[in-house]
Amino acid sequence: MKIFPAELVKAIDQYTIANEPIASIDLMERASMAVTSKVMELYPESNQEFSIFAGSGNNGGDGLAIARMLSQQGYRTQIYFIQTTPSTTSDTAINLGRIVPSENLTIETLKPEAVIPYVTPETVIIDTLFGSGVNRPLDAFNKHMVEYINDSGCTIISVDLPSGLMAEDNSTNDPDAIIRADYTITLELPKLALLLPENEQYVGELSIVPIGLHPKALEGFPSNMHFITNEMASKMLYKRRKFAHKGTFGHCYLIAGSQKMLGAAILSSKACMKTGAGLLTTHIPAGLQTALNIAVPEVMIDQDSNTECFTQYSSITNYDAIGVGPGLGTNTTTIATLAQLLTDARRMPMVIDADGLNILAYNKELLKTLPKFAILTPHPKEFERLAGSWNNDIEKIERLYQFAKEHSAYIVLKGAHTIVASPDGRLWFASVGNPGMATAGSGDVLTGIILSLLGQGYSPEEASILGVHLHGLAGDIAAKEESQEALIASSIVDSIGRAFKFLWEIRNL
Ligand SMILES: NC(=O)C1=CN([C@@H]2O[C@H](COP(=O)(O)OP(=O)(O)OC[C@H]3O[C@@H](n4cnc5c(N)ncnc54)[C@H](O)[C@@H]3O)[C@@H](O)[C@H]2O)[C@@H](O)CC1
Ligand SMILES: [K+]
Repeated sequence: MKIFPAELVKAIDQYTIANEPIASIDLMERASMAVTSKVMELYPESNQEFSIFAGSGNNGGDGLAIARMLSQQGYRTQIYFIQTTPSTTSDTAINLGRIVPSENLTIETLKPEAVIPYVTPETVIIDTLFGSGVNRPLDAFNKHMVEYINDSGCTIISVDLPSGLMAEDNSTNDPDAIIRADYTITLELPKLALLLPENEQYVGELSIVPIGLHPKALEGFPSNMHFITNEMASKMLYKRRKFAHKGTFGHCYLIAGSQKMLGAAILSSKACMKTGAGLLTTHIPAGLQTALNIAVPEVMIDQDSNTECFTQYSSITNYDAIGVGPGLGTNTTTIATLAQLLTDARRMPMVIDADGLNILAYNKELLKTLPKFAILTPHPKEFERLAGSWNNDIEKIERLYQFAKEHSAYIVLKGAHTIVASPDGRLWFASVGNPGMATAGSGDVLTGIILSLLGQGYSPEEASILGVHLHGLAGDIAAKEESQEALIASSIVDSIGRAFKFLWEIRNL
């Protein structure tokens, strides 16, 4: 699924109207129906009361239609229609005309000088003041309205975007003039701002509802940003051939763990095997082989001559892919050995994580020797050490584009909505995953998954995207079963199988 800027979303709406064809008021009705269904899913009890704050743009038009629909479903609904600009859009005017006040549905028009009425905290507020049409910070009256809603103590559901949030860059926005929603229900397409960590406080829980925009426009309009969906990930899966043998699925080489951090090697190894690698050899310091073998009997072991850390490796010619970094430490000899490995493995698929990245960050000349299309999997702090700091998430994305291009590498920037950046300037945002996955060892599991895919012949692009998606799906499955709190890295590994099954079911639909 592509992520489009607000102007293109508007153009896609227009294309749909012209080519489906459908009257714009009917598209608004369809969008409002989709949002209403989602609201009813969140609040199935019809004794829930709603207050809808509607602006005079088309987002407000959605709000008026949603109010009508909720009241028809038996919910008591109060509309506050805000008239700050003299021009109400034509579809919003039509929806205003469709409001027939009743016991369940009341409407009050608020003008700039109006006193904002009191809303009890039990009421759920549906925020349709502004949608994608905002291109500057809200004016004083609307800011006042936003502050009132934010301070109301009510649960807030924003439609399309939290009002006041601009669809892309908010670096010049006024943080107090943006709704802080508990839920954002966005129409058909995720907007960039909804996926950025700095806007988490405004967006709350994000859901995307299809409104039937024209498939030709969705396919044909260009964008270099994508949202990774189940369908997209499932299409990437390679079928395992009947006459395959373990050699068919690659021989992976994982260099991980040190005396103090063997767990990282164990978690990465397990994840690598669970993701389908044919063979895995894990390189660890001398003396740790029994512990690793008990934890992961499937793995073959390559021991270092040193008992503390990574100081040498055997020939790499037999391997199909290399993963390096989890729990490695940053010992001086380890740095020199990694430098040698980068030169030796010039043409090999490689994923680098954790201390591997720290070594690169503190020895930047090594970045010049990265194998082409190496995958780097930093969390934001590690990426900052590698690429420098940023002032906001839009700048961070710029940094990602530049860094991936400059080093011909795929960057997997971990976080909520992990971002994969390709060297040719494309980005993919993760759609799955949960805060329970912010736990020790979670990144080691991702490295193992990506290594496994590389070893099986997936391209670096496929391995990054599919790896991120499998990891997030497995985390979501684990969180559903055990809660986000109880989720540990091993729970993610244990759920990789179900993540695969889920994707295969979608593929075979
Ligand atoms: N046919 C369509 O285009 C559809 C649009 N839909 C809805 O329409 C929305 C977009 O509608 P609009 O383009 O009318 O935009 P908005 O509803 O966001 O409203 C924009 C209005 O606010 C004014 N405005 C912008 N920034 C302001 C500021 N800082 N302070 C005060 N006023 C400001 C603008 O001049 C404009 O009058 C979407 O978010 C979505 O909810 C849906 O109904 C689906 C179909
Ligand atoms: K809104």
